[in-house]
Formats: sequence, C-alpha cells, structure tokens
Amino acid sequence: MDLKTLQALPKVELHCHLDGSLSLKAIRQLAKMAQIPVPESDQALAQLTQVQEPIANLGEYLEKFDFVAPLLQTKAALKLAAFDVLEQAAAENVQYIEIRFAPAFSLDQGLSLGETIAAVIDGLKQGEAAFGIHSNLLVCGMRQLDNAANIAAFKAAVPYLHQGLGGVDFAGNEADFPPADLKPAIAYARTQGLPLTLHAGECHCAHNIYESIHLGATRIGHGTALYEQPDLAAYIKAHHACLELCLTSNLQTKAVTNIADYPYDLIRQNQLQACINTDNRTVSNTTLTKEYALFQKYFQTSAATFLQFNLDGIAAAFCAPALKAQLTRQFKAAYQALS
Ligand SMILES: O=c1[nH]cnc2c1ncn2[C@H]1C[C@H](O)[C@@H](CO)O1
Ligand SMILES: [Zn+2]
Repeated sequence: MDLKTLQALPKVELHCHLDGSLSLKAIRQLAKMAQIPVPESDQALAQLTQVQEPIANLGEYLEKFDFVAPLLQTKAALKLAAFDVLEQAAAENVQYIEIRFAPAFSLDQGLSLGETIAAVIDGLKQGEAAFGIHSNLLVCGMRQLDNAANIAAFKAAVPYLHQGLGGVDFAGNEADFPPADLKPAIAYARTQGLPLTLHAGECHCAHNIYESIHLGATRIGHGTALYEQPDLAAYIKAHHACLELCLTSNLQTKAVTNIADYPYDLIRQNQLQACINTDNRTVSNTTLTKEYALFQKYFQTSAATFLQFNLDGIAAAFCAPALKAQLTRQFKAAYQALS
C-alpha cells in the first residue's frame, strides 16, 4: 500500500504523549502565549524538539521534552495542546486515540493537578466535536518522582474516570526506577479502579514486563525487551496483555539496536495482542501513517494484519464497551471493503 492508502486506513492509537506530539505550529502559538522566544526557522525549532541525530538511550530521548514543558503551564495552553494532537490524529484517520500526559509537569504557575486534567479533557472534547474523533486521557505518573507525588496525580484523576479519562500509566526513567519502586502508587490506582498501562521493557529489562503485568497492568507500553526473553511471550499471552508497539521510538532510544532484534515475529507467532503507535509524533518525528509504512517495509505487514492490530487495540482500549463494539464493527467493514 502506498502512503496515501496507509494514511486513509482507519486506525486506533493507544500510546501517544501530549507533550511529545505537539505540531511546530502549536509550539509557536504556545510559546507566544507564554512569551517564550522560539527560533524563527522551523528547522531550528525542530532541532530543539525532535530527535534528529543518533542518541544513546532513553535518558537522552527524554531530554527532548524539556523545551515544551514551560509552554504547558496554563489551562488555555493544555487545552490548545490537546486539540492540536487530535487534529493531527484525525488528519490520518485515527478514529479513537488515548493521549497521555504528566500533570506533575504542568504545576509551575499554580495550576492544581485536577485543573491540568480538566483542561486537557476540555481540549479533547473540543477536538472530538471538531474532528469527529473519539478520545480518552491517560494520566502519567513519573517514575523519577516519589510515590506521594504520583499518588496525588492519580487521586486527582479519579473523579474524571469515564468522564474523559480512561486510566493511568507510568512513564519516565525505567532504567533506574523499576516497577517495584512504583508499588504504592500502582496499588492506589488499583484500589480506585483506575485501568493501568505501564511503560516496560524499553531498557533491556525484560523482567520489568513480567513485573508490570504481575502488578496489574493490562497493557504494556513498548515491551521491546521481549526479544531478550522470548519465553515471556507465554506469560503475556496467558494474561491477555496488549503490547503498545512504538517502533520508531524504540529504534531511536536503542530499545532495539537494529530492526532484526525487534520482536515482531515473536508477537505474530504467539498471536500476542498488540497495536501500533507513535509514542511521540514530534520528538520521534513520526506519524501513525509513517509507523504503518515502517511495519509494511520491514515486516511486510498486510491489511489483514493491520486490521488485527486495530482490533487488538480496540479490545484493550480504556473506553466504554459500547464504543468498542461500534469501532469493531466500523473497522471490520472498512478493512473488508479494501479486499
Ligand atoms: O517512551 C517513553 N518512555 C518513557 N517515558 C516517556 C516516553 N515518551 C515520553 N515519556 C515521558 C516524557 C514526558 O514528559 C512524559 C509524559 O508525557 O512521559
Ligand atoms: Zn511512551
């Protein structure tokens, strides 16, 4: 399929960070609102916000988020950001998307955790109305913060569950903060009935995938290190966990050093539930269409397999059963019309 056909395919996306996915246009608008100077040329701005040269690891990748953090400190900014990402997603026929962000990074100018969450949901609702897309928010705890701060973020999320919020996640420095360190906040999320996805297996730490599922995650962000411990596939399958695949990001962070190591065959042969995602449209300089094109190029992924990835994503989504049923029907019909 050519890029235009891939772009037109209906898609779902479960793993997309708000702060890593702002268009350059939105970054300029936000910078103006915050009265923060930005370079005039898009090329220079892209250099500040995108991975352009080879980097060593996830730590260096995360440094690329520093530039946008000061731009996301008001309700208006968070709302505009959420609207911007929905606009980009709708332009490539994403029909359902979960967008995640860390409220703890938007408190510099006095917003409360709850206000940051409400503002992002506002932007998502506005985007849904404008673009006919469905969405949910995920609140990220950050691994490098203490459990009290992460519990506070999750506590602020509780009133929004099923009201624009789908669940919670942990992002950040996985190499130094394994799942065991997050136990109190994860336990809190579970007692509150917050659906849980966890970044895991992004730092050559296959054991973190096991541990995250053991702690209650029904989805795993990345899961790349599966290739280093293939027998984990049986455990993932037995627990019906869905892998949120983010190929470009994994190549950039050296979660896999080359495409040959990527556990695609393991995932397909074991019929693991999995879906395709961008992780960060801007930081990774990608789109969901580009991710589909990469899967097609490297793994000869067919339309039928793209459909299966989407059906897996819908089944694992943190949205209402009625929306899942509707999306399932629509996706089956749309992909059938292709063949
Ligand atoms: O792929 C990732 N792994 C771990 N943390 C990540 C990844 N992408 C983004 N983040 C972090 C940086 C953001 O500031 C934060 C919330 O979106 O999540
Ligand atoms: Zn991520």
